[in-house]
Amino acid sequence: MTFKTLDDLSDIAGKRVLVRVDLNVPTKDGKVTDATRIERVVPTIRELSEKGAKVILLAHFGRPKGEPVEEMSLKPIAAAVEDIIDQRVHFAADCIGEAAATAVAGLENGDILLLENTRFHKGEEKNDAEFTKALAANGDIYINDAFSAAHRAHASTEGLAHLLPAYAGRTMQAELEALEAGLGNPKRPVVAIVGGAKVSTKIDLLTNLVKKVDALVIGGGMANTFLAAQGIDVGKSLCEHDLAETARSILTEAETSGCAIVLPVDGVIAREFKAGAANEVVDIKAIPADAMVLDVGAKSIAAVNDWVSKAETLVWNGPLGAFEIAPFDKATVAVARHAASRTKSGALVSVAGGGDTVSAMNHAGVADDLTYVSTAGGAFLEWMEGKPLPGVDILHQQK
Ligand SMILES: Nc1ncnc2c1ncn2[C@@H]1O[C@H](COP(=O)(O)OP(=O)(O)O)[C@@H](O)[C@H]1O
Ligand SMILES: O=C(OP(=O)(O)O)[C@H](O)COP(=O)(O)O
Repeated sequence: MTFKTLDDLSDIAGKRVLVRVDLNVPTKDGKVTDATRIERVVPTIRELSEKGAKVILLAHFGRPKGEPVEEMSLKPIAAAVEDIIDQRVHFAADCIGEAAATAVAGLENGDILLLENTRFHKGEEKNDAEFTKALAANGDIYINDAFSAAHRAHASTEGLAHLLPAYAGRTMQAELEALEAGLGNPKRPVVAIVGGAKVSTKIDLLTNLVKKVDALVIGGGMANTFLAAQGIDVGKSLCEHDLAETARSILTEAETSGCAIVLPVDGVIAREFKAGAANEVVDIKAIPADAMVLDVGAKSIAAVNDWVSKAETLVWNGPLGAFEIAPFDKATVAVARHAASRTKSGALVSVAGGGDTVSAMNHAGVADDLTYVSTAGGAFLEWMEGKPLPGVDILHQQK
């Protein structure tokens, strides 16, 4: 199966092209802290603009649950895109209706417009027919360049491809090619590291992942959920207690599949979620009730790095700790550097992905030393499992 790309588009001058991009970038105090996702979609935007299309960007930001939330506006992101692409990026305060229509009507050939967060409408995540129609009203052609959101069957990632001629953007194309090249036929042992904070949306993926990999290292907020499921008191740590049953069934599946599970044996605890907070390393079974684990400890780092040393292939989504605030970046940085050095010596194929994971790899200074850094986290894990990605599948179905 294959899909159409920008190479299949001709004569697009004056055409209104709706481009789904992933601008769900890490930010702090309204400023973008890692622009990798923006940089990756620039080639598609620039190519379309240079060919005279009216480029209309669709994107989500955060999880606003179907209604406008000021802190999740894409407006500040429009300014960041403008800086990187070095061209004016217009902004419309809604992705459908009059605000969008007026902004689109005002575009000259080659102009770029970013529409407000698609998730400000309930119809986006429901892939609602009326909402999709309202989005489609502003376009002649649809391009999906958001591989990292392709695991979502939403109006802007899947629905639009039913209504408009649909194509893959340059980044979508490049991500799929790079993942296939790096992981299509992975050398064993394959080790996966999964950490981060999006526990509820990623935990289900682990059921299948343990059938595909030789070892699964669990860190970050994800680890706390597994530890709690085993009866360990994780104090005030980020933890989804209601997922204990799911966590236990994953551990059982791992045993059946012969996949080693690597959980932290020690943790760095603090009582405040801020840089420089007083902290200490404790045994994982001795977390005080009023403290939270913000990173894994030295013994756990050594255990993870042992697996990285044994691995021939490493896939990684989700940092091992709250890497944005020092010193809770220690484990993520130490493991990233070890993986990078093995990759540089030719002993390891390493692929890391996810909005915050890319930022963590940049923070560790290793983004150029890994085999591939994907913008995708959840989508990359689902691809790894062999699960169909709705946003990619629908592109394959285009005539
Ligand atoms: N122990 C922890 N406690 C709280 N937050 C954590 C912990 N470990 C990791 N995190 C947070 O997880 C976030 C990244 O998770 P996630 O969004 O799942 O990754 P990605 O965007 O790469 O897919 C980071 O902001 C990091 O601070
Ligand atoms: O940041 C994203 O995914 P990731 O955290 O798995 O890298 C994508 O923009 C998808 O966002 P979502 O997980 O809120 O659907």
